[in-house]
Amino acid sequence: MNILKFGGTSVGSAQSISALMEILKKEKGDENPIVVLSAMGGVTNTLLEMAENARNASDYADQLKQVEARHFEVIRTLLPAGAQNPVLTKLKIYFNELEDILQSVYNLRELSSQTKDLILSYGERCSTVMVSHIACQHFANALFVNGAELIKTDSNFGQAKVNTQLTETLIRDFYESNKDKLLFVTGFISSNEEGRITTLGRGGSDYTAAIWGGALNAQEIQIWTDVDGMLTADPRIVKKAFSLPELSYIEAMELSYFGAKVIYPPTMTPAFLKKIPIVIKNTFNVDFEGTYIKHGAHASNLPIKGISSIDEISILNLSGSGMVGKAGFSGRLFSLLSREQINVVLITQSSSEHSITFAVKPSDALKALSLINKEFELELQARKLEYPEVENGLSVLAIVGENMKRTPGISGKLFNALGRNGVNIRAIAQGSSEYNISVILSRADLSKAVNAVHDAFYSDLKKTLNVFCLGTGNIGKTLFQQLQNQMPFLAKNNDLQVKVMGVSNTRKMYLNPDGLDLANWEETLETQGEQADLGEFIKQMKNMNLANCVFVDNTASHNPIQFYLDVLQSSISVVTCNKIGNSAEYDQYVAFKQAARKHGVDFYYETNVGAGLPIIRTLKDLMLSGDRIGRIEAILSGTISYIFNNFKGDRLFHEVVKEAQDLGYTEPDPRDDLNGKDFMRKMLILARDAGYALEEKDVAIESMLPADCLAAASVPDFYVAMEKNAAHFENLKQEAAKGNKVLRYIGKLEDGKVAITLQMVDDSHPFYMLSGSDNIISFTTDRYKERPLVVKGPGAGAEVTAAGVFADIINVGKR
Ligand SMILES: NC(=O)c1ccc[n+]([C@@H]2O[C@H](COP(=O)([O-])OP(=O)(O)OC[C@H]3O[C@@H](n4cnc5c(N)ncnc54)[C@H](O)[C@@H]3O)[C@@H](O)[C@H]2O)c1
Ligand SMILES: N[C@@H](CCO)C(=O)O
Ligand code: NA
Repeated sequence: MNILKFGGTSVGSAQSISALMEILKKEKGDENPIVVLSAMGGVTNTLLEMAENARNASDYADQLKQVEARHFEVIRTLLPAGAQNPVLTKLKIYFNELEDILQSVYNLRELSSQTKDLILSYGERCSTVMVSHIACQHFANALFVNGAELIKTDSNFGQAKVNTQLTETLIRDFYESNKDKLLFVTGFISSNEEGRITTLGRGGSDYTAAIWGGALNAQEIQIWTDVDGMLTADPRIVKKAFSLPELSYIEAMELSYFGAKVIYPPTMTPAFLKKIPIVIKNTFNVDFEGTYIKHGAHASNLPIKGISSIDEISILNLSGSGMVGKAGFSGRLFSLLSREQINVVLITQSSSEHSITFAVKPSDALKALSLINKEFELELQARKLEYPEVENGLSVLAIVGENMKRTPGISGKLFNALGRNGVNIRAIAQGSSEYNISVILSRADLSKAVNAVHDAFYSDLKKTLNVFCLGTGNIGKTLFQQLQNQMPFLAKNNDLQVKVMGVSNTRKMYLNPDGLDLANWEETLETQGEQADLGEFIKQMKNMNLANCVFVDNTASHNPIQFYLDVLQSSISVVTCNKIGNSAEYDQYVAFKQAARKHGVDFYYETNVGAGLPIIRTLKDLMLSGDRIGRIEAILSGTISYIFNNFKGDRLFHEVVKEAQDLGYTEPDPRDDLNGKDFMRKMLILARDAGYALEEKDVAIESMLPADCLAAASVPDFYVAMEKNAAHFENLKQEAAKGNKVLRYIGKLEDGKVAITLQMVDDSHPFYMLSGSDNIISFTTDRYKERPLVVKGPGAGAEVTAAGVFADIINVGKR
């Protein structure tokens, strides 16, 4: 025989009660199950408020009317007119009684815990009477049972202690004579020796189910709720949290102790003692198999079973020389707190015995403080103890699992995930059971921390990269296209989810904690975006406080650069194709790298040189493996390459430039390519990566433009100037052709000196054979001495550049 307990949401509406009936039809085998019910969702709270309102001489009549109306509406919806009257009458009697009680509270301005229990009992009584009557439509043998009469307790109202022996006898006797019935039992309520109503405290209906299960040796106890069982983390915090198929009792206890409100642990004791499995099921998703809590639960291959948290916690720290070697000191402290009913959530003690830190609910913190000040007055005055202080605004995060005991590296993984995401740990405690490790951290970091830890432990399951993008031009647009196309593949083959959480251009910005749908990002940005404000964008990005964040700069602007440091210091990785940052002052370039290292995040800029070609990466690998760069020779302007390769026949120079611009090879401002500035930036970045502390002025640039082209004040002027100077370019071309040579704009780094020159090279030169927008770079190093290491290929264009940015983003995800 099974016990089926339905929580508040499962009896909360006509719809859920219909679902409940269907579940009963399915679950009802040869033996009748026993159904335990909670009050309709929200009713217990309303009853409590009404009681307090009555005591404070405030109005409660409206609330009473609403509670009544909710019940009546369900009855009118689910019962045919002819069957409504008997149950409406019964409920009306309950509500009249309740009104009388509230009126007395109102008159006396007094609310005892005994009266409070009586008032609360109407929640379960009303719901159970109602549901049992509705059940009569489906089952001939439905019977309402006032569970209060069978569960006997002491007179500790509000949290009564069960007289197990007597209760079990009563339940067994009752069941013996009612086996043939389908019993609908009120949860939560009980009665004392005099027959007065008591309640079982928090999670009381689960407790009722467990008590009945224990008394009758049930096969299993099913807890029907509105979520898919126990999850790896709070799904409101971690979108990727998933249901656990099995847990041991202890794991369920630990998980529920912090957070997971699916069941309340003490309620499980009767089931635990008799080894009765508990299954958590979802009334609103009957296909969900359920989470099984049982003895000998499969130690699955999950290193931890879940992450739980307490949102708000305060800590107190007691320290001082007076504690060293003083046996019984912590005994004195904690018996004091327990005597005063202050629940200590967590304790850590330093190995030197110099200090004890403990966590309590914020509402208990000041009381604890004053108790300590009183109890240890002498020690405090003698300065043997420091005056303790309360620290607020903190949360607890705990990882839970029985496998932890056997698996090395669990705590390392936990701390690494937190550290990498810039989460500062205030205190650590490991349960002596080794079933949980808890850390105290700033409340502002909790959501990020839980996500980071979830990703770290279930990384083989799926990892999310949260991406914030600046720039929706040539490169930005193409990147979004590529991301959208590739997402299913990444999810399937790499368990990686890339989510664009924010985007901005110069006009508009849009951030969304649920992520941006890339299928229509342009429309979303246009219609829902707010006016762009870079500082605000960064601020909102930081405030989202997400784990695994990447800030992507796809602009050609100076403005984002000033935020890189701040972003890196906020433990957010930076990926940039914008060369301005790395090619400005050397000190700034160094600062970016140091900040990334210090905060355990990445700073990637592969596309700064040669677009998607693996140039930065190659140089880095050479340096890391101890090679020494002797010389770098390179063609690194895709635009100029394209121009020289296509400036043929009777084509005019400026026309070819325009073509390169239309093909997306040039900088937003093509003058930056033609005047050598873009090339200079790349050479400077390479030189710096090769270990030289150079500045812009150290790069000698031979210009290929006549003076009035260089002086052009705008892009249109620039085109006019190039057209006017057609003869100059034609001469260059002719001269090269005469010697069977081609024009090449070549950069060279040697002995710490950088120069970019215009050359005419013949077919003996390794750079002779280039086509399209090709870049080529040759590294001559200690190891690549006789023949250099060469990287060659298209070095400009939206597709290859966006692909390079994409690869950098994915590389952030890999770590
Ligand atoms: N085209 C290539 O082959 C290539 C190769 C490597 C690197 N890059 C680099 O890619 C970058 C982008 O080039 P593009 O051709 O896409 O430029 P683009 O002009 O087409 O787009 C630039 C985008 O940046 C936005 N923007 C500018 N300032 C901004 C700010 N302060 N805040 C937010 N958004 C801002 C603009 O609104 C625009 O959407 C440049 O830095 C360029 O050097 C380009
Ligand atoms: N404008 C650049 C883009 C690649 O960085 C070029 O032509 O090389
Ligand atoms: Na590159």
